[in-house]
Amino acid sequence: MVSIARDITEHKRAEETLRYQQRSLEHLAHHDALTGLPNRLYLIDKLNHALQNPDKQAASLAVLFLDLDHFKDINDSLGHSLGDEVLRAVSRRLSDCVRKADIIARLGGDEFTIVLQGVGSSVIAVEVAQKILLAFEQPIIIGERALTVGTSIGISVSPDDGLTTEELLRNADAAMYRAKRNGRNTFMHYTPDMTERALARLSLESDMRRALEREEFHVAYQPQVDMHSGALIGVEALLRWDHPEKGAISPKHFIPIAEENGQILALGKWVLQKVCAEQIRLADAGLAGIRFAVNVSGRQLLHEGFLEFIEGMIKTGTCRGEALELEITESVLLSEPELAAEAMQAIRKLGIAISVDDFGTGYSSLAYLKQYPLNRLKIDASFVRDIVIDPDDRAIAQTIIALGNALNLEVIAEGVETEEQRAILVNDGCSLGQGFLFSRPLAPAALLEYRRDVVKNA
Ligand SMILES: Nc1nc2c(ncn2[C@@H]2O[C@H](COP(=O)(O)O[C@H]3[C@@H](O)[C@H](n4cnc5c(=O)[nH]c(N)nc54)O[C@@H]3COP(=O)(O)O)[C@@H](O)[C@H]2O)c(=O)[nH]1
Repeated sequence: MVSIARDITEHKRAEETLRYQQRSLEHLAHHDALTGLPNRLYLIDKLNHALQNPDKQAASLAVLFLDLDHFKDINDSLGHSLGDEVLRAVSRRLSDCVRKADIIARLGGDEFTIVLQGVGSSVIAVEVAQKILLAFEQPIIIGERALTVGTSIGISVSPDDGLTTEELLRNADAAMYRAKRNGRNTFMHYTPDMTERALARLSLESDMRRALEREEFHVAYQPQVDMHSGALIGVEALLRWDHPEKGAISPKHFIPIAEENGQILALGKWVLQKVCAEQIRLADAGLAGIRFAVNVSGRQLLHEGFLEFIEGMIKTGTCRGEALELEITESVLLSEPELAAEAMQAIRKLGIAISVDDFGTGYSSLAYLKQYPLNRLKIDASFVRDIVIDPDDRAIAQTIIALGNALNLEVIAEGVETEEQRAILVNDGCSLGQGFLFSRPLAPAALLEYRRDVVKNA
């Protein structure tokens, strides 16, 4: 009797253990291990189920697709364990913004999706999106760091924006991309033209991946001159993509996409290698003593392998640091001031000069700029365009020139197109310029010719 009772008890216990293990496995299969939130599988199950509900009110729902802004920069610059902490904090913050009945899922990486059940109007979805953006204004505190993380949100609502799980997720994703395009840290509601754009973007992304291997990129060099004498003092290296079917694609179009999806790291390395190699070749051909300025995106600058990469090139003699200048945009200084300052100090130690591109478009103060080891400020072309007719633009350019003088920095004006603009800039104390008045960006051979002409006409 005792032995039978013991057998039954053990059997029950084994069954319970099995049930517990099964439940754990099921939980694991449907949840994200890092945040504990439901995962993609769970979300799709629930969405399918809700959309099949014959009750129209229950089947109406809103999908919010979120992608954190610049999260890769946090991972790249501060490490993955801190990135994990941020993701956990974000998931807690999102949970505070919705009702218990709503679903928050982590789809992977820095992508989250929220499903608002029984919500067939975009009004409530917009309210939730606004609430989330407001909640994200508060910095996330991790140890001694206070990190402000933004998010871009795309919204789709059933039945108007899709009747199936796939349609709703795809359309909310397309709207999220539009939100990124519109400056990030904002939300957008899906509209049908977004699908077309999302497809075009996908095709461009995959073409870009192949373009490096297929050698479809090259670099053009735009002269920078002394506006008094016309002497060539440097060049800005500008990336060019000759697409085999679509023709020339502007960097204005593909660089922001490469920055978003991370391809800028491979592209940026290629540009640096190419420019350094061409700089050495051109110097041997008689174009010595000028600086080659290369645009560096924030993501590149803050990437952990960036400095080692340049250092490696200098050590192997494939790059002359003293002939190189890195152009970074003012927005990098404003978004990651401390990390940017650290990276810039290390760059200057390699003998490389640093300029601030598009200067005047951010909000740099004198005190702010003093912290950075800069060589040059570039007056943004938007102030030069109307400098002849707009006193405000002229006053801004004059302020930048005065700022440069106060901080002992060179100042160069971008986008100089006319003689009148040149005369005003020179009169106001800016002696360096770049723009179509002097030359369009040139192929290396044409640059050699340009220099020969300048010397001949001097
Ligand atoms: N991270 C990287 N960014 C890059 C790289 N190569 C280019 N870029 C960035 O793409 C943006 C567009 O560049 P582009 O179409 O080449 O335009 C440059 C010039 O052609 C143009 N320019 C120059 N002079 C004039 C002018 O007189 N008028 C006029 N309308 N346009 C002119 O300006 C662009 C140079 O801008 P900037 O860099 O701000 O000095 C641009 O933001 C590039 O930075 C790359 O390799 N990496």
